[in-house]
Amino acid sequence: MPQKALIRARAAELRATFEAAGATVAETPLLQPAEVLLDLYGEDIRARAYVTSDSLLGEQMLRPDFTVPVVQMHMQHGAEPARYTYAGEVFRRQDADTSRANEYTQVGYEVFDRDNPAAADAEVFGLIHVALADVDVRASTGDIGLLMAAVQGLETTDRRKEALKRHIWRPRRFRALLDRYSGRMTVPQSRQALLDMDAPLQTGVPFIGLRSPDEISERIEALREDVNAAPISSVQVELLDALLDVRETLPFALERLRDIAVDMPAITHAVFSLRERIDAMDAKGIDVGAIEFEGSYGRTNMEYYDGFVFEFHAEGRADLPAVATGGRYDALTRVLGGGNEIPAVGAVIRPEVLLALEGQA
Ligand SMILES: N[C@@H](Cc1c[nH]c[nH+]1)C(=O)O
Repeated sequence: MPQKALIRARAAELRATFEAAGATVAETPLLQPAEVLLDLYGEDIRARAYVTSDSLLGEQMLRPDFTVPVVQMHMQHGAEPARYTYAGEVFRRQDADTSRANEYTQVGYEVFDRDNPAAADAEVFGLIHVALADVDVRASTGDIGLLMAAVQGLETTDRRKEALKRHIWRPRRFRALLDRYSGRMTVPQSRQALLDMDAPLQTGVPFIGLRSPDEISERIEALREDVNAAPISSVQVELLDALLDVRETLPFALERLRDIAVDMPAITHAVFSLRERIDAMDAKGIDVGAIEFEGSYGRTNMEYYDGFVFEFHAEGRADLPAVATGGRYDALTRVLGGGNEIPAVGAVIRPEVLLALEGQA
């Protein structure tokens, strides 16, 4: 990896191009309140954040990214519309692979604008595309909003839909739930035995866990309701699978998704948004025919994404992480906005990865 001074200089250049595009420089403290913010990132980052305690301020963490603190700052006192840029280090533990950096620089661009979300998506994607024009990279794109809409449209109980939505980020768990809810896999024996008991709480065993008897009864009731719920039909599971399997360039993906939407009307709005995004990208001169769309893309990223998601990576360089990643996070602004919300989208470039691709590492 290139030296720090080089990374810093490249970061400053990139940030200057984002400023030239109309963004104001944002600064966020390195230490962030973990109790308020950590859950917003989801399971992966929650496990990887460096958390420490402070007797006055409570749990603090080294910022795992800029987006969450920038959203918090904007929702507290930002005027609309707003564009921000930043450059600085983020921190994430690397439990599986010690060769991957646990501390690295990000240069970001974030747009808060309610005017035209498709145009804002294209603006962010286009800026990153231009910044990476001199290196050989490919874009992968996806849409978490489309997946959420598909799950929401399933004919099943709200509880099942909520469970599936929570696990969109964990594809294997999602698949196991779907298999169970569609009757392809039976309820585990131990659970069935519990549900068959007349009075499962009267075992004579003392309560030593954190859950109260009422909470346990409620959970058992929910499980009983679930066992009795009708299975999700195989037609619906096949449609969901067809959506997850889409892997085409943007225009062909749109065609496929339009076909799927005929039988799955719940995704119609999301497909329409995708079309608007493709049109906005095309209007910016981006060659949409060369950009891939994957139905399943984005399911391992930050859990605050709820719409467009994308990354740029160098093919054949599995030794390097993605050089840029980003996406839309409208709901996050609602969570941090105390009743307010604003459509928002952004992305980061990792300057040290860019330097490596430019041959300056
Ligand atoms: N904060 C994200 C990147 C991003 C910026 N804006 C939207 N997404 C990350 O660190 O992966």
